[in-house]
This record gives sequence, C-alpha cells and structure tokens, in this order.
Amino acid sequence: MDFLAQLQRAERKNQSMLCVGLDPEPTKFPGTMRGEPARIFDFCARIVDATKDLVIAFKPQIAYFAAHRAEDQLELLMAHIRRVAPEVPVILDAKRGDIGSTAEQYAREAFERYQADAVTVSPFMGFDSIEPYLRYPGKGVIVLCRTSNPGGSDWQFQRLADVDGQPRLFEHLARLAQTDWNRNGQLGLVVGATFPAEIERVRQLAPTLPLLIPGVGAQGGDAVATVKAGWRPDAPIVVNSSRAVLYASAGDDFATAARRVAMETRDLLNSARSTV
Ligand SMILES: O=c1ccn([C@@H]2O[C@H](COP(=O)(O)O)[C@@H](O)[C@H]2O)c(=O)[nH]1
Repeated sequence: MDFLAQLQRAERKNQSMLCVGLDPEPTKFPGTMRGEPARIFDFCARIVDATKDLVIAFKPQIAYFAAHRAEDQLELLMAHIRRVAPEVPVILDAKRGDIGSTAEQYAREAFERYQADAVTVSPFMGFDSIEPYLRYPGKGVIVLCRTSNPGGSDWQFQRLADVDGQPRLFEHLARLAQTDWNRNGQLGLVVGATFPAEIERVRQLAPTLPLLIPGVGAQGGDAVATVKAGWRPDAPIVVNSSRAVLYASAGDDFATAARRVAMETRDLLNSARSTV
C-alpha cells in the first residue's frame, strides 16, 4: 500500500488528522527516566501505545535520536510502531538535502534502515537532490515549502523574477510539487500551522497533495484555522504536535496525559472539519 493510501486508511480508521511527533528530550522525561538517554525507546513506546488509535501518523524527528547516539533505539521504535500500529504510517522527519549520490544514501537510511513510510526533505538543492527518494515506489517524500518558523520568510517569501507571475519561492515550490516533481505520485508539502493564509495559498496551488502541518501546540498555531485552510475531502492533512503531547505531564501519568491532550487536539481538528 502506498503512502497516500496509508494516510487515507489511518485517517478513516482513527478519525484523525493528528500526527504525534516523537521528539524525545531526556531532560523532560518523568521520574526515573529523567536525564537518561538509554530510556528514549521506553518513553516513546509508551507515547505510541497511549495514542496509536488517535493518530493519522507518527513523526519521529531524527535529530532527537542522533544527538544522543540513539539511532539503535529509533530502529527499535520503528519496529515497535510497525508491530503495535501497523495501520499508522511513520514519517521520518530528517529534512535531508544533498547532491544525488549522497541523497541516495539518505534515502536508503530512511526507507531501508528505518523502513519509514515517508521522509521530509529540503528542496534547496533542487530536483536532482530529491529524485533519489522518488525511486522508492509508494514511499512518501514531503518537501519543505512554507515552514512554521518566523525565519522561513527570509527565503520562502522571496519573489522569483524569472518565473511567470513572479511567485514567491514557496508558491513556486508548491506548483512544482503538484506537477513536474511528483514523479511517483507520493509527494507532499510541509506548511506551518503558524501561517494559515499560506496554507490556503499552498492548497490552491497543490490541490491534491498531502500537507504535513507542524506548529499547533507548543508553537501556538491555530488548529481550527489550519483545518479550514488546508483540509479537503480528497487531500489529507497531517497536523503535527510534538511537545504539547509528549510533555503534557512531567509525572508518572505522562502517557495518560499525552493521550488526553492528543484526544483533545484530534477532536478540535475534527470539529473544524465540519465548517469547511
Ligand atoms: O516547518 C517545520 C517543519 C518541521 N517542524 C518539526 O515539527 C516538530 C514540531 O514540534 P512541536 O513541539 O509541536 O513544536 C519538530 O519536530 C520540528 O522539527 C516544525 O516545527 N516546523
């Protein structure tokens, strides 16, 4: 089953547009786990077990594992998700971008070592830096477009004088992803929940692509405005929240608290859908 079909199936089964981001930071772990990088797998597995029926996807961010020499725990976690939630796709947030020969290795890391269903990539180096990922049939490739951070405007809002209509860079990217670049039919775009107006613009330019939308929760993005701007019945949105779910409680009830926040966020997103 390809990435798009996996998203549609999980959205239907779990009635959810929520993606729980797995950004483990040992200093924020509860109780005896606190400050223990060796407990990264245990912490994340508890979160997965507590939220797996509430999500459209999980999104581990690779830096949180690599920074603690915990890539082996990421491998274990990926296997755990496949075992306990086989219907939930996993997006490896790696934001890779390099020349083709190196991109081949990054693609191999994401899709063979970790067996991710999709990976995030940076488009800064152009199409040949993305093409190696598209050689994996059915795998999702999610291109940074209008990121959730304020500094994203430094580049993404620049106008392209040589392109018809002089679009802003993120608009040009959205158009390319919907058309010429989408060679395996599994491209998606990252658009921040902190910028609903741009989500709407991207949705105009890329009407059928899945959108990965980080920025609700800790970054303060507007969940309701996000759904109104981006959700369409035939184009999934994957709305990510990491810290607000993971660290909903600093106590031993952290998994129960994570489930409560995930459920509230899922329900809020769903309630906004009825207004589209
Ligand atoms: O534009 C982007 C792209 C990726 N991210 C990632 O999403 C999560 C957000 O975490 P929160 O704790 O919910 O703020 C994190 O892994 C980022 O690396 C993003 O925030 N914005």
